[in-house]
This record gives sequence, C-alpha cells and structure tokens, in this order.
Amino acid sequence: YDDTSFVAAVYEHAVVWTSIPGQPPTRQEAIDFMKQNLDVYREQTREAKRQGADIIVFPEDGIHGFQSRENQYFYLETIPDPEKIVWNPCDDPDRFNDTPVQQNLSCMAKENNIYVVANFGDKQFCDSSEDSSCPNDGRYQFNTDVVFDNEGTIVARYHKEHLFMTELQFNRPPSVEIVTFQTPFGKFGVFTCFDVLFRDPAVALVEDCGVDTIVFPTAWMDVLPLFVSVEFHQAWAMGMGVNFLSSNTHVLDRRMTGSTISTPSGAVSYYHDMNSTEGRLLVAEIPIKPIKNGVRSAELPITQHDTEFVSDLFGDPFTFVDLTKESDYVIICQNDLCCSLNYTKSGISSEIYAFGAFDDLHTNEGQYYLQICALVKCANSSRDTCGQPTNDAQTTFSHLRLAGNFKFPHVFPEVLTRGIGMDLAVGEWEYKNGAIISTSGISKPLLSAALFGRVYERDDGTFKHTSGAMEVSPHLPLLLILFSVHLIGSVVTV
Ligand SMILES: NC(=O)CCCC[C@@H]1SC[C@@H]2NC(=O)N[C@@H]21
Repeated sequence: YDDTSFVAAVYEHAVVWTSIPGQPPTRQEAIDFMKQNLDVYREQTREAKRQGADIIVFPEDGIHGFQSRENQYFYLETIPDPEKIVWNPCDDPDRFNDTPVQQNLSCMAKENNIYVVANFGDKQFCDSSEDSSCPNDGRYQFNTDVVFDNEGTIVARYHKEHLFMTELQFNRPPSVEIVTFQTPFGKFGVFTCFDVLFRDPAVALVEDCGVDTIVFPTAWMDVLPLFVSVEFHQAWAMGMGVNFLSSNTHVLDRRMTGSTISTPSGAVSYYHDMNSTEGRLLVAEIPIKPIKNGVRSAELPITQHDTEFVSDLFGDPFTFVDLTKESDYVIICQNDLCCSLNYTKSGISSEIYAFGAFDDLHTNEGQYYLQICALVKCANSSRDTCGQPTNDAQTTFSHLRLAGNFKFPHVFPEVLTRGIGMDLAVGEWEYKNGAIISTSGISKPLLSAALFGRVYERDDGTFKHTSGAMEVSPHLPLLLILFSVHLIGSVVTV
C-alpha cells in the first residue's frame, strides 16, 4: 500500500463439507474436513500475497460448511476475546487447548505477511445458574468472524448478530457487537451476511465509528430480482459510501455465489457464476479513504401515474405501472413513497417491464421495513409475473433516470443486467443526488434497476406511515397535490 490505496483480496470458496444430522463426526473427523478447506485457504492466501494483497477475506461457513447444532459442536474452537487477551496462535500454539484452526489461520497470515479474515464457529461455555440466557446444552455456539493481523495476532472477533432463519446451530450474542480494527491501510469494520439488512452493527460501523472498509464474510443465497449477492453488496457500498469486501461461499445447489470488491463508485472486481463449481480469487487496488457521494437532494415527482396494478416481489405487494411506450416519464406511488422514472428503451414487444413502489413492512424470511422504487423485467408477458425472478431479457435502455422521494437516509442503488451470468453494468450508470442515472445507456439487457431504501427508523414501531396517526409527513401538502393530480388524471382517463 501507499498513502492512498491498498490491495484487497476476497476468495469465493467452494466449501468441502458433509453433514448427516444425528450422526456427529468425531473431533478428529471434523478437523480433517476443516483441514481440506484450510489447505485451499493457504494456497489462495499465498497467491493473493503474490498479487500484492494486504488483506484477504474468506467466506461465512467456508471452513466447516452447514451443520446441525449437535454436529456443529465438533467443528468449534474457543476463540479468546482480543479486547482482553493478546494472542498469536502461530507463535504461541499451546497457550490454549485444541485450537488447530486458529493456529492454521494465524500462520497463514504470518507466513504471508497479510491480514486474514475468516469465519468459523466459536464455543463459549456457560452456567445457567449464573447466566439465565445460557443455552440448555451449556454452551453458546457463535457464528464468528476472526481477523488476524499480518503477524498472525488475533485483532478482532465478531459474533454474528442477525442469524438467518436456517442457522439453528448458532446462538445470537447477548448484545450486539460493534467490532472495528485499525490497519496501516485504514479503519475496518466487520459484520456477516444477513446483518447487512439491519442497522446494528452495519450502519453503526459506518456512521458512528467512521470505518473506511467493511469486511463481509457471507453465505448468500440469490433471490432475483433485488437480492442477488453482487447486486446487493455493491449497492450497500454505494449507498453507504464505503469500501465493501464481500466473500461468498460457492455452493450452487443453495444458490450461493457472488463476491465483490466494491467501492462507493461501484464494484472494482466481482465474480458470480452459477455454472462453474470452482472458487475464485479476486484481487484489486482500492482507495484507503473511499470518496463518498454528495448529499442526496430530495427528488419529488411532479405528475401522477397511469394505470396501476399490484404484483408480488419476494412477498411484497408492489404497486406497479407497466412501461407501454418506448420512451416516457412515469410516476408510481405507494403509501409515503413516490418514484419517478425517465427512460428510453428498445426491445421486443413481448417483453414487458414494470416500474413499482413498495413502502411497508417486508415479512418474507425476516421482518424489516422497506421503501423501494424498482424497475423490473417481468417474467413473461403477464402482469402478475412482474416482480417474479427471471434472468431472461433482451431489452436495453439507452437512457435511464430513476428517483424517489425517500425521506429516510439509507438507500442502496441496484442495477442488474443479463451478461454471461449476472452483470452489474459497472461504469454505465452512476448514483448521483439520490438517483440512478444512465445518460449513455446500459448496453446489456436490463433485469432490474432499483433504489432499495431500508427504513431502520420504523423497525421499533414508533414511526408509522404518514397516513397513520403517529406522525404527520412534512411532504403532506405535496402528496395531496400529487393525489389531486392523480384523481384528475383518473377522471380524464374515464
Ligand atoms: N447466511 C445468511 O445470513 C444468508 C442471508 C442472506 C440471504 C439474503 S437476505 C434476503 C434474501 N433471502 C434469501 O433467501 N436470500 C437473500
């Protein structure tokens, strides 16, 4: 690294694992399995260093795979808290019992003079007579990210806060952990996979701790059109104005692929491949201090929408309007959110696109409040397929401007096109003043473009829609004008 940039590496790993619930392995069998993954990690760490990397990130569950709670136990080590104990497992391997994974990772970091970020399971024993939250089996099993510095010392340990619904093998930590680590190439924050949908610790690391770069081990299952790994993780980097190093596991029968090295200007390097069974190393030079976007200006539509319909997008009833013309300016609203789209497209007439708004509680696979403006390719020519997953498209957009009147600050811009696999159209659009803008067009067929707003403020139930009794919107006068225009438009149409 120099004073302004460093070299980041992420490795998407095709994890070697087996799990037969009810038939736990012996500890030695578990170690032998993990060793197979660690051998790959060692080889990739060496290669990353050869390419100049200062830090390498490995994926969630990449060392032990996906286990039942009972089986997971045999893959766990007790990982000491680096805030309390300074430990270099490579230099001092016998300080604690039974720590082969930590020794292996620590020596990998030391031998290659590189920071290593890895995810595996931490066990912490507890006593229910002293700790009322202590699990029945007398131990916490934490989904854990561990960071080794370039000499092999453990410098950070993070226990995942927001476990995904299938992660019954792990426990949530007693309180949310906000974990940072300082390097010669900037301040880093760490969180894991499903955490990215929630405020703490993710947003706190950026807004309260001022980190420059997030390291993000993940085991992310794609869901088209708005939850594709590389699309969502690039969007988070752009929306939050930080570097984002996402390393995914590569398990195709679970729809897990897609890793990125992203900056606030978009992905510098990414990998997404549903055909190959191979892992992939990404290495890229990125700025130590990411340049953040300017403050968003409120974008407010001035006319109202055409014929509306409601269709489901990943469980959310979006209010959509379809794009009937080759070039148009359309507005669509739902609850407090109004979205505008200016576009020019060319494609075959059987393909339909819809532009929609969603402003409500998302309830599918977790509950969280969203405000989303989304342009989507419908799965077929029927309107009720708008929002359904499809990776088939032929229509291109030669001009695009997508905005919304978001009044909450966390908005993530997403663009997904059909390339050989999933494609992010890097360099063909920008996120500026709160809008997705493509002036010269997006060359590949468009699957989706969206402003994904996450309304953390409503999660605790104290903020409601402006139509509710709790709060009066500062935009109420404008919404009334919009609504009147809508009514007039409806009367004229009738
Ligand atoms: N390991 C995890 O924490 C996986 C969670 C990420 C999955 C994302 S979040 C919402 C979408 N639902 C999915 O099935 N995949 C997406």
